[in-house]
Amino acid sequence: MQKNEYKVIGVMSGTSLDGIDLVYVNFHFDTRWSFEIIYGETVNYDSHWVEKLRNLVSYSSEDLKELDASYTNYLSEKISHFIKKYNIQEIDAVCSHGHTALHQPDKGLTYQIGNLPQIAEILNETVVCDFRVQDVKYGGQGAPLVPIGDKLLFSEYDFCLNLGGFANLSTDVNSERIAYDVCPVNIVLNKYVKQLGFDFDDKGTIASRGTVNKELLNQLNNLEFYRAGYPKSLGLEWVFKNIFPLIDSFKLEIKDVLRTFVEHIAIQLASEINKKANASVYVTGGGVYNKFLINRLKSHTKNKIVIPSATIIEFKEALIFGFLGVLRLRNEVNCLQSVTGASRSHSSGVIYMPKK
Ligand SMILES: Nc1ncnc2c1ncn2[C@@H]1O[C@H](COP(=O)(O)OP(=O)(O)OP(=O)(O)O)[C@@H](O)[C@H]1O
Ligand SMILES: CC(=O)N[C@H]1[C@@H]2OC[C@@H](O2)[C@@H](O)[C@@H]1O[C@H](C)C(=O)O
Repeated sequence: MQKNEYKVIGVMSGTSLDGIDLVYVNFHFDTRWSFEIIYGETVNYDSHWVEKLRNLVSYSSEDLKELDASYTNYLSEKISHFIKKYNIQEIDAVCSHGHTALHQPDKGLTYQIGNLPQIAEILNETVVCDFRVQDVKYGGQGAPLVPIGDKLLFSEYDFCLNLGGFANLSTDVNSERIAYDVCPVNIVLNKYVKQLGFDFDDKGTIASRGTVNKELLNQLNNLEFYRAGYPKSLGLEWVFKNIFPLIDSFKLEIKDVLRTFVEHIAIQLASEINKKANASVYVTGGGVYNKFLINRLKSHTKNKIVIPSATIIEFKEALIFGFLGVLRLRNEVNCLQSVTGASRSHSSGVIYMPKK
């Protein structure tokens, strides 16, 4: 008999590099899954780690291995601190995504750092991690993985949309869950606003003062990725190749770059959610706080944009990685073939038990 209650710590480090999201969650299974987030916290990266993690694409494989070891230690310390700070006593498992260093699924490659076995030793807890590798081995994109959580934990919404470094979306088509990355979001906005000395464009204020450059907007909207069908996913490499050089070639003022890119995001998001009429769209991720972006999105759609509580906005991904870990402990499917394009649906993630 499987248990029906799990207390886990979910851990996620997203592409925007704003920090490590940690949640302590209680998952309960009755006729369907429910959850309660007990504690949630984001531990910001210091500038030293931001620099390192920002430049991972240019690392040699040896340097990456070294960094993986030190990042695993660093991550373990942060998780350990979270456990102590909240005096967390009951833990079935720590379920951790790590940080994506390389993601080229079409070459059979995806690599998340922070997932070395020492994490279980340092924490002295069961750790479930490395959720993407098996999917790529089965021919899948290894991403996005959150949609199984959307399906089982947030089934009342027609779409779940996350606005993080990239925008990703999930929905049911003929009662089968599909999901894909839509376009880059904060990974691009943050890079340009940094040139003005800010980490992000608070509420989208700077973008709102800019002007759309129609030619750039046109060229962005015409990128090949947007014509491809799902499954499809984006990585940093794609942005470095297709987005930054294109934007830079226009030599625009930063506020105009931001304004144009916000319009691009709104158009790409709307073109996806408008595929269903009278639909509800549950929006999470830090991009929700970009008021200007949300307003631009609303002006391109008649569908209902639902914004949840701050806890869910900020911790939904960490929550779902906790959930993926629970499903893995139960040996139940946590990677959907219909989402990633793998040869089968499967239960993914490595389980490390500490030598007690
Ligand atoms: N007040 C705000 N105004 C505008 N943008 C904001 C605000 N607060 C947060 N953001 C944006 O949200 C980002 C963080 O979002 P989030 O934590 O969802 O990203 P992530 O988890 O790194 O990404 P991913 O989902 O791609 O892994 C910030 O880097 C910033 O760009
Ligand atoms: C390879 C990788 O880390 N991909 C991330 C990234 O950030 C957003 C988007 O690109 C998504 O595909 C994925 O993360 C989410 C959490 C996912 O797997 O569902």
